[in-house]
Amino acid sequence: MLNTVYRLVEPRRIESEFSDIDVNGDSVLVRPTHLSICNADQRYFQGTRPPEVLKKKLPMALIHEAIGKVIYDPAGDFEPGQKVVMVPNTPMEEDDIVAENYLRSSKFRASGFDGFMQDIVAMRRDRVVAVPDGIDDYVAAFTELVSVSYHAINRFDRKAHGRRNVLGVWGDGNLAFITSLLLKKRFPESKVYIFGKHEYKMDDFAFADETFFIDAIPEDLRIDHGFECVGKAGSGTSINQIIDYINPEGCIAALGVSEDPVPINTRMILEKGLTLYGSSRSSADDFRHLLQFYKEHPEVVDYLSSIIGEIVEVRTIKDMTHAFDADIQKHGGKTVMVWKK
Ligand SMILES: NC(=O)C1=CN([C@@H]2O[C@H](COP(=O)(O)OP(=O)(O)OC[C@H]3O[C@@H](n4cnc5c(N)ncnc54)[C@H](OP(=O)(O)O)[C@@H]3O)[C@@H](O)[C@H]2O)C=CC1
Ligand SMILES: O=C(CO)[C@H](O)[C@H](O)COP(=O)(O)O
Ligand SMILES: [Zn+2]
Repeated sequence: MLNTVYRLVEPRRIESEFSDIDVNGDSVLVRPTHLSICNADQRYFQGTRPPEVLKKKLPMALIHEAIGKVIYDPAGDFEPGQKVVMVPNTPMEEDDIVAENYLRSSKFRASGFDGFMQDIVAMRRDRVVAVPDGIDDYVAAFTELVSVSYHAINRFDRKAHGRRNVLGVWGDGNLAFITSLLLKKRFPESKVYIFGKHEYKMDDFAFADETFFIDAIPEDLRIDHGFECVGKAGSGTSINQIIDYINPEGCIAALGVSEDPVPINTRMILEKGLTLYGSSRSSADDFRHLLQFYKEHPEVVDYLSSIIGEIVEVRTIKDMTHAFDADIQKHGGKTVMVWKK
Protein backbone atom coordinates (compact mmCIF):
# COMPACT_ATOMS: atom_id res chain seq x y z
CA MET A 1 0.00 0.00 0.00
CA LEU A 2 1.31 3.42 -0.91
CA ASN A 3 1.94 5.78 2.00
CA THR A 4 3.18 9.36 2.34
CA VAL A 5 5.63 10.29 5.09
CA TYR A 6 6.25 13.97 5.96
CA ARG A 7 9.90 14.22 7.01
CA LEU A 8 11.86 17.11 8.42
CA VAL A 9 14.88 17.22 6.09
CA GLU A 10 16.52 20.25 7.70
CA PRO A 11 15.32 22.78 10.30
CA ARG A 12 12.02 24.33 9.17
CA ARG A 13 11.86 22.24 5.95
CA ILE A 14 9.39 19.36 5.69
CA GLU A 15 9.22 17.26 2.52
CA SER A 16 6.81 14.50 1.57
CA GLU A 17 8.09 11.14 0.46
CA PHE A 18 6.24 8.07 -0.78
CA SER A 19 6.86 4.77 0.94
CA ASP A 20 5.40 1.31 0.71
CA ILE A 21 3.51 -0.41 3.53
CA ASP A 22 3.47 -4.21 3.56
CA VAL A 23 -0.15 -5.21 4.16
CA ASN A 24 0.83 -8.88 4.46
CA GLY A 25 2.77 -8.32 7.67
CA ASP A 26 1.41 -8.28 11.24
CA SER A 27 1.35 -4.49 11.63
CA VAL A 28 -1.81 -2.63 12.58
CA LEU A 29 -2.37 0.18 10.09
CA VAL A 30 -3.46 3.42 11.72
CA ARG A 31 -4.52 6.69 10.12
CA PRO A 32 -3.43 9.52 12.44
CA THR A 33 -6.22 11.98 13.31
CA HIS A 34 -4.85 14.23 16.10
CA LEU A 35 -1.13 14.95 16.57
CA SER A 36 0.25 16.98 19.44
CA ILE A 37 3.53 18.90 19.35
CA CYS A 38 6.19 18.27 22.04
CA ASN A 39 9.15 20.48 22.91
CA ALA A 40 11.39 17.69 21.58
CA ASP A 41 9.76 18.11 18.11
CA GLN A 42 10.38 21.85 18.28
CA ARG A 43 14.07 21.30 19.06
CA TYR A 44 14.37 19.45 15.72
CA PHE A 45 12.03 21.74 13.75
CA GLN A 46 13.69 24.96 14.96
CA GLY A 47 17.17 23.41 14.69
CA THR A 48 18.13 24.02 18.32
CA ARG A 49 19.73 20.59 18.72
CA PRO A 50 23.48 20.44 18.01
CA PRO A 51 24.36 20.16 14.28
CA GLU A 52 25.88 16.69 14.72
CA VAL A 53 22.61 15.41 16.26
CA LEU A 54 20.55 16.91 13.43
CA LYS A 55 22.92 15.37 10.89
CA LYS A 56 22.51 11.94 12.47
CA LYS A 57 18.73 12.01 12.99
CA LEU A 58 17.32 13.88 9.97
CA PRO A 59 15.50 13.29 7.66
CA MET A 60 12.84 12.08 10.08
CA ALA A 61 9.06 12.41 10.51
CA LEU A 62 8.31 14.33 13.72
CA ILE A 63 5.63 13.84 16.43
CA HIS A 64 5.47 11.18 19.11
CA GLU A 65 2.13 12.18 20.66
CA ALA A 66 -0.85 11.07 18.56
CA ILE A 67 -4.11 9.21 18.24
CA GLY A 68 -5.63 7.75 15.11
CA LYS A 69 -8.17 5.35 13.67
CA VAL A 70 -7.39 1.77 12.72
CA ILE A 71 -7.83 1.18 9.01
CA TYR A 72 -6.64 -2.45 8.87
CA ASP A 73 -5.62 -5.11 11.37
CA PRO A 74 -4.70 -8.43 9.77
CA ALA A 75 -5.28 -10.26 13.10
CA GLY A 76 -8.62 -8.59 13.78
CA ASP A 77 -7.73 -7.50 17.32
CA PHE A 78 -8.78 -3.95 16.42
CA GLU A 79 -11.92 -3.02 14.48
CA PRO A 80 -11.65 -0.75 11.45
CA GLY A 81 -12.45 2.78 12.67
CA GLN A 82 -11.41 2.01 16.26
CA LYS A 83 -9.82 4.97 18.00
CA VAL A 84 -6.33 4.17 19.28
CA VAL A 85 -3.34 5.86 20.83
CA MET A 86 0.03 5.06 19.29
CA VAL A 87 2.96 4.32 21.62
CA PRO A 88 6.23 5.85 20.35
CA ASN A 89 8.63 3.73 22.37
CA THR A 90 9.46 0.48 20.58
CA PRO A 91 11.54 -2.01 22.58
CA MET A 92 13.70 -4.49 20.68
CA GLU A 93 14.46 -6.78 23.65
CA GLU A 94 13.09 -7.70 27.06
CA ASP A 95 14.84 -7.18 30.36
CA ASP A 96 13.84 -8.30 33.87
CA ILE A 97 15.27 -5.20 35.52
CA VAL A 98 15.44 -2.33 33.02
CA ALA A 99 12.11 -0.85 31.89
CA GLU A 100 11.49 -0.73 28.13
CA ASN A 101 11.85 3.07 28.02
CA TYR A 102 15.36 2.91 29.51
CA LEU A 103 16.77 0.11 27.35
CA ARG A 104 19.44 1.64 25.12
CA SER A 105 18.31 -0.67 22.31
CA SER A 106 14.73 0.70 22.27
CA LYS A 107 13.72 2.87 19.36
CA PHE A 108 11.67 6.01 19.98
CA ARG A 109 9.59 7.58 17.23
CA ALA A 110 10.54 11.10 16.20
CA SER A 111 13.92 10.66 17.89
CA GLY A 112 15.90 8.53 15.47
CA PHE A 113 13.14 6.89 13.48
CA ASP A 114 9.97 8.14 11.84
CA GLY A 115 7.28 9.64 14.04
CA PHE A 116 3.57 9.99 13.34
CA MET A 117 3.57 12.68 10.59
CA GLN A 118 2.46 10.16 7.99
CA ASP A 119 -0.77 9.41 6.13
CA ILE A 120 -0.76 5.86 7.51
CA VAL A 121 1.41 4.48 10.30
CA ALA A 122 2.28 0.78 10.39
CA MET A 123 2.34 0.00 14.12
CA ARG A 124 3.61 -3.06 15.93
CA ARG A 125 0.45 -4.41 17.56
CA ASP A 126 1.81 -4.21 21.12
CA ARG A 127 2.30 -0.46 20.50
CA VAL A 128 -1.40 0.22 19.84
CA VAL A 129 -3.79 0.91 22.73
CA ALA A 130 -7.56 1.40 22.34
CA VAL A 131 -8.88 4.75 23.57
CA PRO A 132 -11.94 4.27 25.84
CA ASP A 133 -15.18 5.89 24.69
CA GLY A 134 -15.92 9.40 25.86
CA ILE A 135 -12.36 10.73 26.12
CA ASP A 136 -11.87 14.07 24.42
CA ASP A 137 -9.80 13.66 21.21
CA TYR A 138 -7.62 16.68 21.93
CA VAL A 139 -6.72 15.40 25.40
CA ALA A 140 -6.21 11.87 24.06
CA ALA A 141 -3.78 13.33 21.50
CA PHE A 142 -1.27 14.17 24.25
CA THR A 143 -1.67 10.90 26.19
CA GLU A 144 2.06 10.30 25.69
CA LEU A 145 3.02 13.43 27.65
CA VAL A 146 0.63 12.50 30.46
CA SER A 147 2.04 8.96 30.48
CA VAL A 148 5.50 10.47 31.10
CA SER A 149 4.20 12.07 34.33
CA TYR A 150 2.29 8.91 35.22
CA HIS A 151 5.48 6.88 34.81
CA ALA A 152 7.55 9.39 36.83
CA ILE A 153 5.04 9.27 39.70
CA ASN A 154 5.15 5.47 39.79
CA ARG A 155 8.93 5.69 39.97
CA PHE A 156 8.63 8.25 42.77
CA ASP A 157 6.25 5.99 44.69
CA ARG A 158 8.74 3.11 44.48
CA LYS A 159 11.82 5.15 45.39
CA ALA A 160 10.73 7.79 47.91
CA HIS A 161 10.40 7.34 51.67
CA GLY A 162 6.88 7.48 53.06
CA ARG A 163 6.82 11.02 54.49
CA ARG A 164 5.04 12.89 51.73
CA ASN A 165 3.49 15.83 53.54
CA VAL A 166 4.68 18.38 50.99
CA LEU A 167 5.55 17.64 47.35
CA GLY A 168 7.16 20.43 45.30
CA VAL A 169 6.90 20.74 41.52
CA TRP A 170 9.26 23.15 39.77
CA GLY A 171 8.02 24.56 36.44
CA ASP A 172 4.78 26.18 35.29
CA GLY A 173 4.44 24.64 31.82
CA ASN A 174 2.52 21.66 30.50
CA LEU A 175 4.66 18.97 32.10
CA ALA A 176 4.50 20.66 35.52
CA PHE A 177 0.73 21.09 35.19
CA ILE A 178 0.20 17.42 34.35
CA THR A 179 2.65 16.12 36.97
CA SER A 180 1.18 18.20 39.78
CA LEU A 181 -2.40 17.31 38.75
CA LEU A 182 -1.61 13.57 38.81
CA LEU A 183 0.29 13.95 42.11
CA LYS A 184 -2.71 15.64 43.74
CA LYS A 185 -5.02 12.88 42.49
CA ARG A 186 -2.72 10.08 43.55
CA PHE A 187 -1.72 11.55 46.94
CA PRO A 188 -4.70 13.66 48.05
CA GLU A 189 -3.33 13.87 51.61
CA SER A 190 -0.09 15.50 50.41
CA LYS A 191 0.20 19.23 49.83
CA VAL A 192 1.35 19.96 46.27
CA TYR A 193 3.27 23.23 45.87
CA ILE A 194 4.15 24.78 42.50
CA PHE A 195 7.29 26.85 41.95
CA GLY A 196 7.25 28.88 38.75
CA LYS A 197 7.97 32.12 36.98
CA HIS A 198 4.69 33.24 35.44
CA GLU A 199 1.59 34.30 37.36
CA TYR A 200 -0.72 33.78 34.35
CA LYS A 201 0.50 30.19 34.02
CA MET A 202 0.40 29.36 37.73
CA ASP A 203 -3.18 30.72 37.92
CA ASP A 204 -4.25 27.63 35.95
CA PHE A 205 -2.97 25.28 38.68
CA ALA A 206 -6.24 25.65 40.58
CA PHE A 207 -5.94 22.17 42.16
CA ALA A 208 -2.54 22.96 43.77
CA ASP A 209 -2.29 23.83 47.45
CA GLU A 210 0.08 26.78 46.94
CA THR A 211 2.00 28.46 44.14
CA PHE A 212 5.27 30.37 44.63
CA PHE A 213 7.40 32.60 42.43
CA ILE A 214 10.90 31.12 42.35
CA ASP A 215 12.40 34.44 43.44
CA ALA A 216 10.07 34.81 46.44
CA ILE A 217 10.06 31.47 48.20
CA PRO A 218 9.66 31.85 52.00
CA GLU A 219 12.99 31.15 53.70
CA ASP A 220 11.53 28.57 56.10
CA LEU A 221 9.51 26.62 53.49
CA ARG A 222 10.40 22.92 53.26
CA ILE A 223 9.32 20.11 50.95
CA ASP A 224 9.70 16.35 51.42
CA HIS A 225 10.23 15.47 47.75
CA GLY A 226 10.64 17.46 44.53
CA PHE A 227 9.97 17.20 40.80
CA GLU A 228 11.93 19.23 38.23
CA CYS A 229 9.71 19.89 35.17
CA VAL A 230 11.61 22.81 33.64
CA GLY A 231 14.31 21.80 31.16
CA LYS A 232 17.17 23.69 29.41
CA ALA A 233 19.42 25.77 31.69
CA GLY A 234 16.49 26.03 34.12
CA SER A 235 17.01 22.33 34.90
CA GLY A 236 20.15 23.21 36.85
CA THR A 237 18.79 26.25 38.66
CA SER A 238 15.59 24.46 39.62
CA ILE A 239 17.33 21.27 40.81
CA ASN A 240 19.66 23.42 42.93
CA GLN A 241 16.68 25.29 44.37
CA ILE A 242 14.99 21.97 45.18
CA ILE A 243 18.19 20.89 46.94
CA ASP A 244 18.01 24.09 49.03
CA TYR A 245 14.39 23.63 50.13
CA ILE A 246 14.10 19.84 50.44
CA ASN A 247 14.24 17.98 53.77
CA PRO A 248 17.07 15.45 54.27
CA GLU A 249 16.67 12.03 52.64
CA GLY A 250 14.17 13.38 50.09
CA CYS A 251 13.92 12.30 46.46
CA ILE A 252 14.27 14.59 43.45
CA ALA A 253 12.91 13.55 40.04
CA ALA A 254 14.59 15.21 37.04
CA LEU A 255 12.26 15.33 34.04
CA GLY A 256 13.31 18.41 32.05
CA VAL A 257 15.56 17.96 29.02
CA SER A 258 18.74 20.01 28.75
CA GLU A 259 20.96 20.05 25.69
CA ASP A 260 24.01 20.91 27.81
CA PRO A 261 25.28 19.41 31.07
CA VAL A 262 24.06 21.45 34.07
CA PRO A 263 26.02 22.13 37.28
CA ILE A 264 24.42 20.54 40.35
CA ASN A 265 25.18 21.22 44.02
CA THR A 266 26.44 17.70 44.77
CA ARG A 267 27.87 18.76 48.15
CA MET A 268 24.37 19.31 49.52
CA ILE A 269 23.10 16.13 47.83
CA LEU A 270 25.67 14.29 49.96
CA GLU A 271 25.11 16.28 53.14
CA LYS A 272 21.32 15.84 53.00
CA GLY A 273 21.50 12.24 51.79
CA LEU A 274 19.26 13.01 48.83
CA THR A 275 18.29 10.75 45.94
CA LEU A 276 18.33 12.38 42.50
CA TYR A 277 16.87 10.22 39.74
CA GLY A 278 15.98 10.77 36.11
CA SER A 279 12.66 9.91 34.54
CA SER A 280 12.21 9.78 30.80
CA ARG A 281 9.49 8.64 28.41
CA SER A 282 7.11 5.79 29.28
CA SER A 283 6.10 2.23 28.43
CA ALA A 284 3.08 0.78 26.64
CA ASP A 285 1.82 -0.42 30.04
CA ASP A 286 1.98 3.15 31.35
CA PHE A 287 -0.35 4.14 28.48
CA ARG A 288 -2.74 1.26 29.28
CA HIS A 289 -2.84 2.06 33.01
CA LEU A 290 -3.23 5.78 32.35
CA LEU A 291 -6.21 5.25 30.03
CA GLN A 292 -7.81 3.09 32.74
CA PHE A 293 -7.10 5.92 35.22
CA TYR A 294 -8.89 8.35 32.83
CA LYS A 295 -11.93 6.03 32.88
CA GLU A 296 -11.97 6.00 36.68
CA HIS A 297 -11.27 9.74 37.06
CA PRO A 298 -13.05 11.59 34.23
CA GLU A 299 -12.47 14.84 36.15
CA VAL A 300 -8.74 14.47 35.36
CA VAL A 301 -9.57 14.54 31.64
CA ASP A 302 -11.64 17.69 32.25
CA TYR A 303 -8.70 19.36 34.01
CA LEU A 304 -6.38 18.31 31.18
CA SER A 305 -8.69 19.88 28.61
CA SER A 306 -7.77 23.27 30.10
CA ILE A 307 -4.28 22.99 28.61
CA ILE A 308 -5.49 22.44 25.05
CA GLY A 309 -3.93 25.41 23.29
CA GLU A 310 -3.79 25.99 19.54
CA ILE A 311 -5.81 23.66 17.29
CA VAL A 312 -4.55 23.69 13.70
CA GLU A 313 -6.18 21.85 10.80
CA VAL A 314 -3.48 20.36 8.58
CA ARG A 315 -3.99 19.57 4.91
CA THR A 316 -0.70 20.75 3.40
CA ILE A 317 2.98 21.05 4.31
CA LYS A 318 2.41 24.79 4.69
CA ASP A 319 -0.20 24.00 7.38
CA MET A 320 2.37 21.79 9.18
CA THR A 321 4.88 24.66 9.26
CA HIS A 322 2.12 26.99 10.45
CA ALA A 323 1.31 24.59 13.33
CA PHE A 324 4.94 24.54 14.51
CA ASP A 325 5.13 28.33 14.25
CA ALA A 326 1.87 28.77 16.16
CA ASP A 327 3.19 26.40 18.83
CA ILE A 328 6.48 28.24 19.32
CA GLN A 329 4.67 31.59 19.67
CA LYS A 330 2.01 30.38 22.09
CA HIS A 331 1.75 31.54 25.70
CA GLY A 332 1.14 28.01 26.94
CA GLY A 333 -0.87 24.84 26.41
CA LYS A 334 -0.60 21.99 23.93
CA THR A 335 -0.81 22.56 20.18
CA VAL A 336 -2.82 19.85 18.41
CA MET A 337 -2.76 19.28 14.65
CA VAL A 338 -6.03 17.90 13.30
CA TRP A 339 -4.73 15.69 10.49
CA LYS A 340 -7.03 16.22 7.51
CA LYS A 341 -4.73 14.45 5.07
N1 LIG B 1 11.27 13.40 30.74
C1 LIG B 1 10.50 13.28 29.67
O1 LIG B 1 10.21 12.17 29.18
C2 LIG B 1 9.93 14.50 29.06
C3 LIG B 1 10.55 15.70 29.23
N2 LIG B 1 10.05 16.82 28.68
C4 LIG B 1 10.80 18.04 28.92
O2 LIG B 1 10.29 18.68 30.09
C5 LIG B 1 10.58 20.08 30.04
C6 LIG B 1 9.32 20.86 30.36
O3 LIG B 1 8.35 20.66 29.34
P1 LIG B 1 7.13 21.66 29.16
O4 LIG B 1 6.37 21.80 30.41
O5 LIG B 1 6.39 21.22 27.95
O6 LIG B 1 7.95 22.99 28.85
P2 LIG B 1 7.61 24.52 29.06
O7 LIG B 1 8.71 25.29 28.44
O8 LIG B 1 6.20 24.77 28.64
O9 LIG B 1 7.65 24.71 30.65
C7 LIG B 1 8.72 25.08 31.42
C8 LIG B 1 8.24 26.27 32.25
O10 LIG B 1 9.10 26.44 33.37
C9 LIG B 1 9.45 27.82 33.48
N3 LIG B 1 10.75 27.93 34.15
C10 LIG B 1 11.97 28.31 33.63
N4 LIG B 1 12.93 28.28 34.57
C11 LIG B 1 12.33 27.89 35.71
C12 LIG B 1 12.81 27.65 37.03
N5 LIG B 1 14.09 27.84 37.34
N6 LIG B 1 11.93 27.23 37.96
C13 LIG B 1 10.63 27.06 37.67
N7 LIG B 1 10.11 27.26 36.43
C14 LIG B 1 10.95 27.67 35.47
C15 LIG B 1 9.49 28.28 32.04
O11 LIG B 1 9.42 29.68 31.96
P3 LIG B 1 10.20 30.43 30.73
O12 LIG B 1 9.60 29.86 29.47
O13 LIG B 1 9.91 31.86 30.93
O14 LIG B 1 11.65 30.08 30.86
C16 LIG B 1 8.27 27.58 31.47
O15 LIG B 1 7.10 28.33 31.70
C17 LIG B 1 11.16 20.30 28.62
O16 LIG B 1 12.56 20.30 28.71
C18 LIG B 1 10.68 19.10 27.85
O17 LIG B 1 11.49 18.81 26.73
C19 LIG B 1 8.88 16.83 27.97
C20 LIG B 1 8.23 15.66 27.74
C21 LIG B 1 8.70 14.39 28.26
O1 LIG C 1 9.70 14.34 24.77
C1 LIG C 1 10.15 13.34 25.22
C2 LIG C 1 9.31 12.18 25.56
O2 LIG C 1 7.99 12.55 25.46
C3 LIG C 1 11.59 13.23 25.43
O3 LIG C 1 12.01 14.42 25.97
C4 LIG C 1 12.16 13.02 24.10
O4 LIG C 1 11.97 11.69 23.82
C5 LIG C 1 13.62 13.37 24.04
O5 LIG C 1 14.01 12.96 22.79
P1 LIG C 1 15.21 13.58 22.06
O6 LIG C 1 16.39 12.87 22.63
O7 LIG C 1 14.98 13.26 20.62
O8 LIG C 1 15.20 15.05 22.36
ZN1 LIG D 1 7.69 14.41 24.24
